[in-house]
Amino acid sequence: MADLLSDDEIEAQLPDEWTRDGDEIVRTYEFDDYLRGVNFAQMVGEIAEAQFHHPETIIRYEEVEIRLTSHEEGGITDEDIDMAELIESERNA
Ligand SMILES: C[C@H](O)[C@H](O)[C@H]1CNC2=NC(N)=NC(=O)C2=N1
Repeated sequence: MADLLSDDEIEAQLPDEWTRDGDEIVRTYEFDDYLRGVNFAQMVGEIAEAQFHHPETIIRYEEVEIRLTSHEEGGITDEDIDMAELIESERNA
């Protein structure tokens, strides 16, 4: 099990464009059309399965919201930061 990060660690490690919302880190991605968002959500799911660390993924019209927390630890850990970084790298690929 990963250790919970402190408030300072979270602020320091949060990737650009991500925000903290309580025990979650959050980012909303915007797309030119609905199906590009759906395809992005599929890619996020594949990363989540590979990492065995799963976000809450909300698909809306032309945007997808990703919410990450470590359920077993009850807060934000390195696994959440790592997932956010992996998603960012895929989004910018
Ligand atoms: C049993 C437990 O759900 C699994 O070990 C994994 C699955 N994916 C997970 N995803 C997230 N975000 N947090 C977890 O604690 C977690 N645990």
